[in-house]
Amino acid sequence: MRARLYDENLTRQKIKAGTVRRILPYAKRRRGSLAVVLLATTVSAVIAAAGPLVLKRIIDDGITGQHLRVVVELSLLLVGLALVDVAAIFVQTLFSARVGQGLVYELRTAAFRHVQRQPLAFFTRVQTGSLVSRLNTDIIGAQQALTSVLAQSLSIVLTVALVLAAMFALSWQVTLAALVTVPIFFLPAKLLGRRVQRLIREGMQQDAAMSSMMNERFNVSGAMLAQLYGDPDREAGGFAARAARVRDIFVRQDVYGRLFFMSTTLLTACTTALVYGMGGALVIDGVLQIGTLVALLALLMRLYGPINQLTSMQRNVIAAVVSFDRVFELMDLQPLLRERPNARALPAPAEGDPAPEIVFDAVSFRYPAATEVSIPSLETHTRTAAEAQEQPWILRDVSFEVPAGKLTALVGPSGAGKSTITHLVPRLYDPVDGVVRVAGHDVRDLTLGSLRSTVGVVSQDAHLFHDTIRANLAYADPEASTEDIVRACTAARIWDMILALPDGLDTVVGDRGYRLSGGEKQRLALARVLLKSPPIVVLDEATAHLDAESEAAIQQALATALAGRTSLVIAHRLATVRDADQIVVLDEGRVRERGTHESLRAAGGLYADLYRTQFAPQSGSPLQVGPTS
Ligand SMILES: Nc1ncnc2c1ncn2[C@@H]1O[C@H](COP(=O)(O)OP(=O)(O)OP(=O)(O)O)[C@@H](O)[C@H]1O
Repeated sequence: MRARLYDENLTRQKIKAGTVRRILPYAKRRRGSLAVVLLATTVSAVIAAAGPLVLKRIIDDGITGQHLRVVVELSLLLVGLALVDVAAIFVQTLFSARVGQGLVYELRTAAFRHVQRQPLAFFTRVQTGSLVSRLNTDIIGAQQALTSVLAQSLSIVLTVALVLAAMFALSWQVTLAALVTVPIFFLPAKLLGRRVQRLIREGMQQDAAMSSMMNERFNVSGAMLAQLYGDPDREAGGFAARAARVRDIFVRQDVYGRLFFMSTTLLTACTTALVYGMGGALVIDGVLQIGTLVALLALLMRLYGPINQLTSMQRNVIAAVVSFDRVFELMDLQPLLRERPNARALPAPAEGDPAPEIVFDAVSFRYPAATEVSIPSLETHTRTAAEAQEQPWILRDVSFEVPAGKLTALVGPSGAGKSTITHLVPRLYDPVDGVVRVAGHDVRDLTLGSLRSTVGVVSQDAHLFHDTIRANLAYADPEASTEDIVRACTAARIWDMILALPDGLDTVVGDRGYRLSGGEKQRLALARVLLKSPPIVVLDEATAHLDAESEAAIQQALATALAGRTSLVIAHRLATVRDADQIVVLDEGRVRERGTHESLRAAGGLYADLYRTQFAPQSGSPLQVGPTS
C-alpha cells in the first residue's frame, strides 16, 4: 500500500516567531538547579584553563630549572584538579538531568491535559500515532536538546573565554594567528543550517507516520482487518516504504552532521600545525619558552572541543526549537468546544424529583471543518480542499422534546442523523444554530462535568479499556464498592456471566473488550451506566441479531436501566419502539413524524414504511433489527 506523501509545506514550515521567548519561562522555573549547573560548569572551565598553566610551570620552573619538588608538587596539583573536575562534571550531569526530566514531566502532563480538553471532532481527525509521538518523541527531543544546549552553551562560553584569556597572557601573537581560522569553523553551519532544520522537522514527521501505522495495525480491530483483507506482503511493503523514508532522512542528517565534524577536524589539524610552526620559530628565536609553547598547544586542544560543540550546537538548538515549536503548535490549538467562564453546575435532582427533560429547539448542525478542529501535521494525509470547506448540513431545524422520565425512540434510515442528535446532548458537539436544553438550561451554560454526570451514554460498540471488568465498571464511579458493582451487574443481567468467568470481576477484557460477545459488551456498558446512575440516559441499541435468550436479557436490563430516567434511544428493536412513549422519525436531518407506535403506524407515513422493512416481526425470526449505526 502506498501511503500518500506529506504536504511539503509541513516540513518547510518555518519556526514561529516567539517560540524562543516562550521557552524561557520553562528555564526560569528551574533557576535553582540551573544555578548549580552554572557553578559546576564554571569550576570545570576554570580547571580546563588552569591545567595547561600548571603544565607550563612544571616544564619551565620544574624540569628546565631542575627543581624536583616543584615537579612533584605541581603534578599532585594536576591530580587534585582532575578530581575536582570529575566531581564538578558529576554535579553538572545530575542537575542537568533533573532540569531535563522536570521539563519532560511538565510538558507531557500539560500536553495530556490539553489533548483531553479537545472535543471529539479533534480525535476523529488526528492520527493517534502522530499524537502519541508528539507527546513522546518531540517532548524528549525538546528536553535533550534544551539540556544539552543549556549545559553546553554555558560551558562553551566560559571555557572559550578563560582558555583564550590564558592563551593571550602566554603569547598574544600565537593566539591571534590561531584565532584567524575560527570564523571558517562556522562556515558549514551557516551554509547548511536551513537544510538541517528542514531535515529535522521532516524526520520527526516521518517518524510519527511510521508510529501511526504501527498503532493502527497493532490493535485488535486493525489486526483483524489486516488479516481478513490485507496482504502481508503489501502491508510489509507499505511499512517498509515509511521506514525507508525515515532511514533516508536520518542518513542525510548523519551525513550533514559528519560534514560539520570533518571540516572542524581538518581546521583543527591546520591550526595546530600553524601554532607549532609559529610557536616553534618564536622558541628558536628565544621569544617564547618551551613550556609556554606546550601550554599554548594544550590550551588550543581545549579550545577545539568547545568550538566543535559549538558547531553541533546549532543542530541541537534547531532541534530544540523545532521540537518546542511542534509541542506549542499542539498546545495552541484552542478546543472548539469549551466551558463558558460563568458556566453553572446542573444540580443533581433530589430523591423523588422527576428526571430533567431534554429539548431540541430549532437545532441545525454540520460537522466542523478540518481547519477548525485539528492541525495538519497531526493528520497523516494531506488535507483536500473540500475538507477545509464548510461541511454539509446534517441536522436542519430539528425541534422536539424528550419528556422527563419518559422513553423517546429515535428511528430513521441510515445516515438520517440519529447518532448526531445523541452527540449533542452530552455536548460532544455544539449545534451551529438553535439550542439543546436540559432541565431548561442551554447545555452550553452548564459545566461540562455536571452535564456529563447528568447524561449517561451507552454507545452501540461500547468501548472497554484493556483492564479488568471491575476497573472498566468503576471507571464510571471510582468510589463504587464491590456491592454496588454486583448490584449494577445483576440489574444489567450480566452478573451470572461474570460469575462463570475464572477470575470473575477481575477478568481482564482484551483490547476493546474483544473477548466478550456484542450482547455481553452492551450489558456491561449498561451496568457501567447504572453505576453512574444518571437521570438521563442516551443509548444506541445493539443491532446484532440476538437469540431469544439474549434478547430477553437485554430487554430486562434495559427496562431496569431506563426506568424513571429520561431516555433517548436510537431504536433498532421492536420491543423498544413499542414501549416508547414517543417515537421521533428522522430523515435527511429533519424530523418527519412524531407520535406513538400505534398512531404512527396508523398514519401510514415514513414510520409505517420503516416498520414494515425494519421492525415488523417476520416469519421464522422473532425480531428484525435495524440498520447498522
Ligand atoms: N465526524 C463526522 N464528520 C463528518 N460527517 C459525519 C461525522 N459523523 C457522521 N457524519 C455524517 O453525518 C451524517 C449522519 O450521520 P449519523 O451517524 O448521525 O447517522 P445515523 O442516522 O445515526 O445513521 P446510522 O443509522 O447508519 O448510524 C452521515 O451522512 C455521516 O456521513
